[in-house]
Amino acid sequence: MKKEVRVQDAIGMRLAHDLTRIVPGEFKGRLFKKGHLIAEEDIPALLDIGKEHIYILQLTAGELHEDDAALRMGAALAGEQMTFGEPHEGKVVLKANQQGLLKVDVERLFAINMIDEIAVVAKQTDTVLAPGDKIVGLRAIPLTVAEEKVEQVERIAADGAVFSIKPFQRMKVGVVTTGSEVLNGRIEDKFGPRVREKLERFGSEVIEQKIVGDRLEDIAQAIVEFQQNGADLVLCTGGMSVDPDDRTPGAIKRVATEVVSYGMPVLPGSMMMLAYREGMPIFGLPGCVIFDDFTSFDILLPRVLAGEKVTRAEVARLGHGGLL
Ligand SMILES: Nc1nc2c(c(=O)[nH]1)N[C@H]1C(S)=C(S)[C@@H](COP(=O)(O)OP(=O)(O)OC[C@H]3O[C@@H](n4cnc5c(N)ncnc54)[C@H](O)[C@@H]3O)O[C@H]1N2
Ligand code: MOO
Repeated sequence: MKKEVRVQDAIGMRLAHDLTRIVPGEFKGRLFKKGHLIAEEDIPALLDIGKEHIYILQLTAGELHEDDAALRMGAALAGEQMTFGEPHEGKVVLKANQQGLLKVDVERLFAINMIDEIAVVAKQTDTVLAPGDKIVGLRAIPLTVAEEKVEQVERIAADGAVFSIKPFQRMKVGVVTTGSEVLNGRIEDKFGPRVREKLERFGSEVIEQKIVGDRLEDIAQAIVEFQQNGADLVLCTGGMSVDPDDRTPGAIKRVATEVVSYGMPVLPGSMMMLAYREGMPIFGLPGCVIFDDFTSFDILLPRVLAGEKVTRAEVARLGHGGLL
């Protein structure tokens, strides 16, 4: 049960929920905490944020305060690798306590948000998470909510993780660098440092970089040798487009047991190739990877490093939102 009381008559009463102050460009947050004992000197501050009345709250059976609803949903939805703190303004935030790839069960998240008055707001599935990153913000919309709605969320969460974090594997990576201009020293290689830096962020390392020029046989042989020498992943750089000297796609095709896709509906990075040779992923990286900070490679590399097998249909779906 909620009763409205004029703030002037509320001295000595306790606030039923956090109260928010917003000053554009300066501050947005909690001005008073739930349970605050209202004193005479609080009245001007309450009037300044537009509160002429406050609620005095008496919960009935089967009804939950927004803070308790948020805490229960947080407890139900937080995976082992996540933490959450006390509610602020009725909202609980789940954070990652380790690095990894966020996996969201999108259909079950949808089912939760189809429950009226419940809002569970997550990062996109396959987002790369660092320790401390926010994953989910959640709340009940009204000040009080039927406990049954929170129980529905708990039932969905009990069926299996809605949110989880996959750790990255530490892979040994072979780099095959094509291009006559790199082999004969006309230009300095820029791909090696670029991919090393990207891999180190995930805890993987380049075991060797072979500079092979533009002959298809040399590129193909370098890939096979890397696999024989224990590489978990091979990256071929350059030579991915349409010129007569661009032999990388042909070389990868020759040694691959499965070509997932040559070309991706992502810009930049549309000329990228992903293939597998007996389970070992092989990327063909187009020239844009040394130029653009974020390409199709940055979308698919984390998935491969998390040990996921990427399918052709998943690649095709990247077209929606793929214009980066
Ligand atoms: N007519 C078309 N032109 C282009 C197409 C196309 O479909 N039709 N695709 C474009 C796209 S998209 C991209 S991306 C690039 C892909 O280029 P490549 O992967 O074939 O790259 P290269 O031709 O080998 O080199 C391009 C450029 O980058 C320099 N390079 C290459 N490797 C290195 C290295 N290891 N270190 C430093 N610099 C490197 C190379 O010297 C060239 O200057 O093609 C578009 N064009
Ligand atoms: O492979 Mo290219 O520039 O689409 O970026």
